[in-house]
Amino acid sequence: MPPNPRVAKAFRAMKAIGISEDKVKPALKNLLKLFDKNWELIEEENYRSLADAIFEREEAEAIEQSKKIVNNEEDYLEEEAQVNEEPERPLKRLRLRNREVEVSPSLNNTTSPGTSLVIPKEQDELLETGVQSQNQSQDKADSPRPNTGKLRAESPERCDPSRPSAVNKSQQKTPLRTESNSVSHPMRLRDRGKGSLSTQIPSGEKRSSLAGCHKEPNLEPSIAVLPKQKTTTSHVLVKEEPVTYDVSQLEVPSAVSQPDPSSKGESSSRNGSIRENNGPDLLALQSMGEKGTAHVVSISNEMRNNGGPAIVSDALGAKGVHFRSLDGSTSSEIDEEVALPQEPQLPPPCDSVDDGIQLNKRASEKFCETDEENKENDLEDTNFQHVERIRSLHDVVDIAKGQERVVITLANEVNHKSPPSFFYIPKNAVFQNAYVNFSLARIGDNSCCSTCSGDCLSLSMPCACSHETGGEFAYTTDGLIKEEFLKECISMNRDPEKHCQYFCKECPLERSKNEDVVGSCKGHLVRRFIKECWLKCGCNIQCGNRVVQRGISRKLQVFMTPGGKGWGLRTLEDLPKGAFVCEYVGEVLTNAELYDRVRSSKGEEHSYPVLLDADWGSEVVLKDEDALCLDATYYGNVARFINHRCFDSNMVEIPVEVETPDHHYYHLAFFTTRKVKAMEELTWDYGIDFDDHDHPVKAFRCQCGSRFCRSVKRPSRSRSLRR
Ligand SMILES: C[S@@+](CC[C@H](N)C(=O)[O-])C[C@H]1O[C@@H](n2cnc3c(N)ncnc32)[C@H](O)[C@@H]1O
Repeated sequence: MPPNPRVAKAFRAMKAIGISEDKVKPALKNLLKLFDKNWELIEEENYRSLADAIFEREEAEAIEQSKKIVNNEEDYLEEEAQVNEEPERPLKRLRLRNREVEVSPSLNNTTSPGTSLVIPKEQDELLETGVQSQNQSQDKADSPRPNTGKLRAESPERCDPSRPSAVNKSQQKTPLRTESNSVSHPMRLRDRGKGSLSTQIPSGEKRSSLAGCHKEPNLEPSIAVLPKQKTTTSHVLVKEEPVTYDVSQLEVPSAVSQPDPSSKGESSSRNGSIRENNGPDLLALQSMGEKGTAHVVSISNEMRNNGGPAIVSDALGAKGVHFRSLDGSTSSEIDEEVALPQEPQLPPPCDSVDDGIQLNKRASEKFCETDEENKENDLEDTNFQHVERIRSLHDVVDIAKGQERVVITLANEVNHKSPPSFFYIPKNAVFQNAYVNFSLARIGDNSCCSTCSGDCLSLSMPCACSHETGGEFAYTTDGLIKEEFLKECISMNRDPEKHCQYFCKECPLERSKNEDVVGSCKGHLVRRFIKECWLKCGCNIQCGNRVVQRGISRKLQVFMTPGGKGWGLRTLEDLPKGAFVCEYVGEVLTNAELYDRVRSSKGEEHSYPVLLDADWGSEVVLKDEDALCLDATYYGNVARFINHRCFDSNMVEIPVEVETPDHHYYHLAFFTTRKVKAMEELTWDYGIDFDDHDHPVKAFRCQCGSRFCRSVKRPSRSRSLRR
C-alpha cells in the first residue's frame, strides 16, 4: 500500500528539523492511538505535538539509559508504558516547554510560515500585575523626579526637521520648538567620517557658521535637574543562556563574565536600586524598569497584554503558553486510513541525533561520554546535556528562542559555519553606565494622550502623541510609514549634506576615542523621530500608533549570505514599502563604554555597534552617561545580522520615542524603503566611511554589490551618492 500522504507529510515536516523517520514512526503511531486517529490534533501547529512526543521519547530514553548506567535496574518498556499512560502529556509538555519548536520545512529551504507565540490572558495578567506592582513599589521607594528640563533644552536656533528636507544647513532657519508642538530631530547613527564631511565643514570657521544647527541650552529654570549618582552597578542585563548551537562551546559573553572592575562588587544602581550581580532573570530585567536604568522588558509585558503575542522566558516559566501557526492552517484534506510503519525501532542511545543538525550531533556525542566511575554526576550531566541537546534543536529552529511574536528560523545553504554565540534579547537592556530613565513623571500631559481610548489613528483630530511628527501620525492605518516621512528619512541617509547636522562643541564620541586630545566633531544628523503612544496613554496596545513596540511580526530568517558578508537577515514574505521590520536591539552603552570594548576587542570579524546620536544637539556638552549607543555583540536581536548596503539599501532606520521624551535614549527601528520580495536580503546603509579607521564598526571590505558602493573607488562617481 502506498504510504498515507499524511504520514509522509509528517515525516517530511520532522525531517526538516532533522528528525529521522525511525524516530517519527513510533511516536506517530503512539499519538494516533492516543488521539484516536485524529490527524488534526497531530498536524496542529505544524506537528508540534508530534515533535513533542518525539522529544518525550528521547528524553525518556535518555533517562532510562542513565538509570541503566547507575543501577541497571529499570526497564525501558516500563518507562515507555508510563509515558503512554499519559495521553495528555505531550500537549501538556508543549505548554510547559519554554523553547518551542516550530516544525517547519523551512529550516533548510526557508519558505516556512512562522509560528507566533501567544500568552493566554491569565498569563499576561500575571505578568502585568508583576510589572504594576514593581512600578508601584518603585513609586514609593523613589520619589519621582519632576519632569526635567534636561529632557529637551529649547533651542532658539535649531534645525527644524519638519521642514522640507532639501535645505542646505547654512540656509536653515530654526523655529522655536514649543512643548506642545515640539518637532523633534532626526538622527543618523553614523559617525560621518572624514570623507563625507570634509567638503561640508572644511574649517572651524565654517563649523561655527553652522550655528543654526547648534542648540544653546535654555533649561527651564523652574525645573530642577537632580544630580545623578554615579552608578556602581555591575552589569544589569543577564539572560539565562546564550543562543548557542553547540553545547560543547557554551561561552559566556564578556558582558556577563567581566563586570566592570570599577563596580567593586557593589550592586546598587545610580538611582539607588539594588541589583543582584548573579544573573537576574527576566523578572530582574523587568525590575530594571524601576529605577532609571530602565529596560523595556517591562513594556513588553504590557504590550503583549492586549496584543496577543507574547514573550516567554525560562525565568517566568512557560506556563500557559500556546502556539498557533501564523497562517492558521492545518491540513485536513487527506483520508484518515493510516498505513503505519512497523513497530518502532528505538534508536541506539548514543546515536540519537540525525545528521541534519550537526551541532546537535556533537551535543549527542558529548552526551555519550559517560564515565562509568562517576555515575552519580554522570546522571546529572547526562540529563543536563540531553536537555541542552533538545534546547539546541529548538534554538536552531527559532533563533529568538520564543521571545518574539514570530519564530525566526535559521538557514545555512552555503557552508558549515555555526551561528555565532550571543544572547538573544527582544528589547534593549542597559549595560551599566548609560542613563536611561523611564519614569512616568517625565512624561508631561503634552507628551501623552491619557484621555484617548482604543486606536488613536481613528481619531478625527490626532492626539498629542502626533505633535512630534508635526501634528499627524507617522503611520498609516495599515501600519506603514507615511510616504512623505519615509521619503525624508531615506533622503537623509542618501543625501545627508542636504540635511541639518549638529556639530558638538565637544563631541562625546571623539572624547571617547581619546580623552587627552579630543578631535573635532564630525557631525551628527539631526533626525526626525516617530513618537509612539505608551503606558501613560489611554489607548490600547493595538493602537495604530504603537507599531514598533509591538515587536517583530514579519517572517524573517537569519541566513548565511553567499557573498562573503557572513550571516544576514532576509524576509520570507513580501513586504510593502514603509513596513516595520525590526528594531535594532542591543546593550545600551555609553560611548565611553563602547570604546573601552572596541579597544579591548581583538580580531573579531564582525562588529555590531550603533550610535544613538539623533538628538545630540539638545545639549551643549553632552555628559558621557547621556551619549549612548547600542551594542549587539553579546546581547541583541535579529537586527544584529543585518548587513550593510551602500546607498540603495532596502531598509532605513528611524528613531522612535516610546518610553521617554528624553531623546538621548530611543529605539532604532527599521522600515522598508521599497517593496521587498520574499527571500530578499534585508539591508541598511550603516553610513560608514570606509576610510575612517576610528569608527567603532571596524572597516570591512564591502561586498554589498550596490552600484553605488562607497568602498569601490570610482573618482567620477557623483558626490551626492557618497555621503
Ligand atoms: C552587524 S554585523 C552583520 C552580521 C554579520 N554579517 C554576521 O555574520 O554576524 C556587521 C558586520 O557584518 C559584515 N558586513 C556587513 N555588511 C557587509 C558588506 N556589505 N560587505 C562585507 N561585510 C559586511 C562586517 O563584518 C560587519 O562588521
